[in-house]
Amino acid sequence: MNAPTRSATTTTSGTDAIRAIADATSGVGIELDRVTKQYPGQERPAVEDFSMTVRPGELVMFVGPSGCGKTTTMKMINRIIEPTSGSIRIAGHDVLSLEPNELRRHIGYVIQQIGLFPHLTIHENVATVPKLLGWSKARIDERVDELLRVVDLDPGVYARRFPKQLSGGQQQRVGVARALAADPPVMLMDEPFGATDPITRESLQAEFLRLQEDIGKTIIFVTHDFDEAIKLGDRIAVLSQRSQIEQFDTPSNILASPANDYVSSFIGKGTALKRLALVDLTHVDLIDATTATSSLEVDQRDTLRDALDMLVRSGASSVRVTRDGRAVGAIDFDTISAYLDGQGVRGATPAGDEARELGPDTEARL
Ligand SMILES: Nc1ncnc2c1ncn2[C@@H]1O[C@H](COP(=O)(O)OP(=O)(O)OP(=O)(O)O)[C@@H](O)[C@H]1O
Repeated sequence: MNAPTRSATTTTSGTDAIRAIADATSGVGIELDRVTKQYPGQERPAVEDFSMTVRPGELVMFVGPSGCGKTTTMKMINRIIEPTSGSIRIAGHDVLSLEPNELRRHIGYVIQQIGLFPHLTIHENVATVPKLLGWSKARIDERVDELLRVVDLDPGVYARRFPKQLSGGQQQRVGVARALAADPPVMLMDEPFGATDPITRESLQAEFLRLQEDIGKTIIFVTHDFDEAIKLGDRIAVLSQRSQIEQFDTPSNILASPANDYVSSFIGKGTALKRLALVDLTHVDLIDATTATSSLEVDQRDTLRDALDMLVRSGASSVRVTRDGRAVGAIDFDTISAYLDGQGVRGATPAGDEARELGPDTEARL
C-alpha cells in the first residue's frame, strides 16, 4: 500500500490553501480518492479504497452498521485519523499537505458525546475556536451571542452557565453552535443527536434543517438511523463493512430503487410511507378543490404522508389543500397511489408496485 503523499511545500502552499478554505464560509467540495485506513495490528483495513465526491453545500449522510468504518472515514477528512493511502481534497486542496491543527479550526466538528469542556462556561465553550484564531473580544462576544440565538438558547440565560447545568438537548445545541463558531465551510457530524430522546431528537433535526437552509455548509453526517438519513440528507451513502459504498443517491431514489438486498434491509419496512414523507404537496398534481368531500384541510407545504394521515384518520375520501388560507386543490387516495406508481408528481421517479404497501393495515403503521 502506498503511503499518502505529503507536500514538501507545506508552509507556503499550505497557508494559502488554509486561507482559501477559511475564506469560503459557505460550502466547498470534498473529494476522497481511493482512501484506505489500516489500523496497526488489524488483519483487514477499517476503510478500503473509498472514493466519493461531495458537492459544495451538500449534506451527505453516512449510514451503516456499527463497526463498518463510518467514523474512521469521516475522521480522515479533518485528519483526526491519518489515512494509510489515498488522497483527500477540500476545495481542491490536498488536506494531507496542510497543518492538521490549522485545518481543524476550519472544519466544524460535532460528536455524540458533545465534548463540551465541563469547566468552561457555555460562552467560553462556543468561543474556543474564535479565540484560537485570534479574534477580538468584541467580535467573539457578538458571534457567541448570535450563535446561541441561532440554536435557540437565550444568551442572557445560558451564556454564563456550565455544561452540566443544561439538559442533554441543550448541550447538543451548544455543540452545534461551537462547531459553527468560526463559520467553517465544512462540518463533520458524528451521530450528533444520537444520545437524545426521540422528541428532543426530532426538534434538533428540524432546527438543524432550518439552519442548514440558511448556512449551506458542506456537511458529512454519520448516523445509524436510516430514518434520520432520509429526513436530513441531500444524498445518502449506505455503507457496508470497510466502508464499501452499497448505494450513494438521493433519499427518494434509494427508497424507490434500492441497489440490492443489503440496502433494502437497511431501509426496513414502510418504504412507501417513507417516500410519501419526502414529497410536499406543492409538487403534486392536485385534483379540483370543488371535489373535496370533507371540510378538512391540509396545507400545501405539508407532505403526501400528512395528507394520507388525515385521510386515514378522518375516514374522508378527499381533503382540501390550502395555501395561506386559500383552497388550491384537493387530494384523495388515488392521487397518492398515482405518486407511488410514478405518476402524478412533477419530476417523480417511477416507483414500481409499492402502492400495495398502502393496504388495509396502513393506519397501524402511521
Ligand atoms: N484505533 C483503532 N484501532 C484499531 N481498530 C480500530 C480503531 N478504531 C476503530 N477500529 C476498528 O475499525 C472498524 C471501523 O470502526 P469505526 O469506528 O470507523 O466504525 P463505525 O461504523 O463508525 O462504528 P459505530 O457506528 O459503532 O461508531 C471497527 O472494526 C473498529 O473496531
